Order: sequence, then C-alpha cells, then structure tokens
Amino acid sequence: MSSLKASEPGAVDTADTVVPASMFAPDRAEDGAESEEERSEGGDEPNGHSAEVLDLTNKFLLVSPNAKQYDALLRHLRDRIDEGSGETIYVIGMGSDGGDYGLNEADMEASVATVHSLCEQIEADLVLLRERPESGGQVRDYLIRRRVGEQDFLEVRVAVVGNVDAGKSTLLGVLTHGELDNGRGFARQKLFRHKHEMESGRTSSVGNDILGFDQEGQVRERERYKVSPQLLNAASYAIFKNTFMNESLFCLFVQIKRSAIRKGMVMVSPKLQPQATWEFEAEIIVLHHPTTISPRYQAMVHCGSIRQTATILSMNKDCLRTGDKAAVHFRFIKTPEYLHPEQKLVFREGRTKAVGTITKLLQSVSTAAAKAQQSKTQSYRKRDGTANEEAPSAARPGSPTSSQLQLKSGGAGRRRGGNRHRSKALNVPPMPAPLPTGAGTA
Ligand SMILES: Nc1nc2c(ncn2[C@@H]2O[C@H](COP(=O)(O)OP(=O)(O)OP(=O)(O)O)[C@@H](O)[C@H]2O)c(=O)[nH]1
Repeated sequence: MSSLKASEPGAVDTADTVVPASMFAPDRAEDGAESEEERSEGGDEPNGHSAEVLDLTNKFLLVSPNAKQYDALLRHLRDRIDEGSGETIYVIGMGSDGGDYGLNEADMEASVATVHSLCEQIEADLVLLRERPESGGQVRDYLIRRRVGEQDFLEVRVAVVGNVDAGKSTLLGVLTHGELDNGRGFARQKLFRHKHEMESGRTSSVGNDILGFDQEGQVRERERYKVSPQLLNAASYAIFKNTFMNESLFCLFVQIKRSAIRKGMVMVSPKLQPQATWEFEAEIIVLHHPTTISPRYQAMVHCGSIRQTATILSMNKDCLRTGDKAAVHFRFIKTPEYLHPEQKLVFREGRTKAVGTITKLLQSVSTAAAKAQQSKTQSYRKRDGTANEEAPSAARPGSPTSSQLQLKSGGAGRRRGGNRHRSKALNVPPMPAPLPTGAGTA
C-alpha cells in the first residue's frame, strides 16, 4: 500500500470511525466475486488488528478502498500535507501485509487512481518521482503537493554548506542559470556579488539565489517578459528568475539603460498581447478646482505607476466645478500607456484634484507600433539634438482625427498657468490648429 515517509505512524486511530478490521486485510479475492459490503461486513480480523485501529500500511489498501477506508486515507493524507507545509512523499506498493513489496500493473494503476482522487479532494497534485522494481512488482514514490493560488507560492529555503572549493557556488550557479560548469569556475561567476569575489574566485559573503519550480516540481525555465508599453529594442526584456511567484518577482534587467526605463512601464508576458492606449474615457469626480474645468484642460494623470499629463478632449458637461461628476475623454500628451478598464486614477494639478475610474480604452496600439513610434522619437531627438521629449505629432500612432478632437465646448477662457500651460497645450498631439494658451480652464 501506501506509506508516507515523513513520520509515518503506520496506523490511524479511528475511534470516531469504528470499522471491522477485516476491511483492511489484503482485499484480493481471486474470484472477484466478493462485494465490497461482504468484505467490509465480514467481521473477522485476518490480520489480527483491533477494530479501533485502521491499518493504513497494507499495500493493497489503495487498490479498492471502501468508503470508510477512503475517508481514513483522506484524513491521513490531509494530516501529512499539513505537517509537511503543503507537500509530502507518498510511496505506493510498499506495505506491511507480510508479502513482498511491489504491486502488479493493474493494482498499481488502481492504487494510483485512488491517490489521484484523494489529491483532488485536497486540491493537490500528484507527481511521480521514482519507480523501482521489487519482488512483488513495482514501487513508486510520488510527490503530493497542495496547489497554491496564482498569487501565492511556497518558499523553501535551502542552505548549502561545505568546504572551500567544494563546489557550492558552482552547484547553485548551475541550478539557477541552467548552464553547466567548465571546471574552471564558469558557473559560479553568476553568483558573485563583489569585484574581489570575481578576482579571487571565492565567495566572501553569504550569497543567495532563487530557483523557481512549477506546481509539479519541475525547475522553471526563466521566462522573458516584454517591457511594455514601449518595447524599446530586442534586448529590452526582463528575465524573471522565479516566474512561479507571478507578480512579486525578483528580476534582472539585461541590456536596458536606466534612462530607457520610465514610470508606467510594466512587465507583461507577450502572450497577453499588451496594447498601449493613447486615449481613454473615465468617470471622474472633481474634488477641488478653484474655478471650472473645460475641454483642453491638462493635468497630471496618476494611475498605478503611470504619471503623465493628459488633456481633456471632451466630456459630457460643458464645464466641471468642485463636486461635479462627469464622463471625460482623455488623451495622453506624450506616450501611450498600459491601462485597464476599472483602474482608478487621480487627475491633478496644483490644487486641482479629481479622482475617477477608467471606463473605456480608446486608441490602443500594439507594442510593435509603440516601438516604431519610440524609435521615431529617438531619431527625432538625435536629429534635433535637443532634450525635447516630444516627437513630431505626425509620428504618433493613433493620432486623433479632427472629428475626434471636436470639443464639446470651446473652453478657451481665462488664462491660468502662463507659459507652463502654453507648453503643455502645444504638446497636445496632432491638433489641427495650435491650441490657445491656457486653454481648458476658465
Ligand atoms: N571538475 C569539477 N569541478 C568542479 C565541480 N564543482 C565545482 N568545480 C570547480 O571547483 C572550483 C570551486 O568551486 P566553487 O563553486 O567556487 O566552490 P565553493 O565551495 O563555492 O568555494 P568557496 O566559495 O570558496 O567556498 C571551481 O573552479 C569549479 O569550476 C565538479 O563537480 N567537477
């Protein structure tokens, strides 16, 4: 049957489920005519066990357990899993029935099916670790591991200790980076933290490295994730050392200049086909504004890690005052951003504050288009030789049409913000005509 390696008591006290001991005897009626009820109600105890004790060490118990045996196995497994912080090793085919270890193919198949069903009950996965032949057939070791949620992970810390030059760093380097050593310290180089370690080849600090496993205990390939919304160049990837941890990840950027990273960028799997968005609609409520807000007003949008000035293109009211609610159509002035409906945002400038929720994404562009736009921006910068961050308006993908820029109200009112507003207004992409300075607030 089954045995659970870690502190396996071999028997479970079943005072609460008193059952005849005959149920736990090897249940291998050769003629197969004996029903489960007959077996369980026989009353005799061929193995001499007390009716109070449910023997879980019989190697045939898993082949066809009755309901009470099944419950006892389930309880036992649950205890072992709790004891092992979510995992345990389950051996099928070994047991104390007095016979040889091992199960034939049919019994092994039936036993594995039983363990599978037990695992389903406790939301765990079953992974075959080893199989070995014994005189009575095969014995298999399985790893049973409770499933963890998408946002969660099991952390196991393993310390590696040993003599100088025993190969500790090399072992870790090979495991975490997936490249074999060359016998001259190649693999350990990836673990060095200090220059003197590089030079001496000796690790002088307690290093640590992270190794990711998937649910089935397989070492996960390090995945490459896109830096979005602007995929800057082919090397602009982040390597996730532990993808199992989903969002709370340790990551290593390769070949990305610090200046190429800006607030608002996210790391997403290319499988999600991320799209960056120039324009969006949001329901906002104005918490405070000294006067009135009208279309063409510009302020900083804070949305997650995004910080970028956006222009109000239109809204379902002529103007907004403190306390007003409105559906507002925004456009970022500089680059598209990676947004989601239902994201919360803050729209503020000086003492003006509005909060809201994104309701609709408009003018989304693929990261490839964003990349093209980025390279145009860069070439523009080089050509121009200035630090101006703005690309020519024509270079922007998904520029609004003039009809989209039909503003619901004129909004060119009293000037606020002077030159600051003038420059922001001029940054508004492909407007058919230059905006009046200080436009958008009255
Ligand atoms: N041939 C061979 N060389 C190995 C093996 N493991 C490690 N080495 C080499 O042994 C040397 C020492 O390995 P390290 O990984 O630095 O040993 P360490 O235990 O971390 O050493 P300290 O950091 O000084 O404590 C390196 O040159 C490795 O390339 C191995 O299995 N076979």
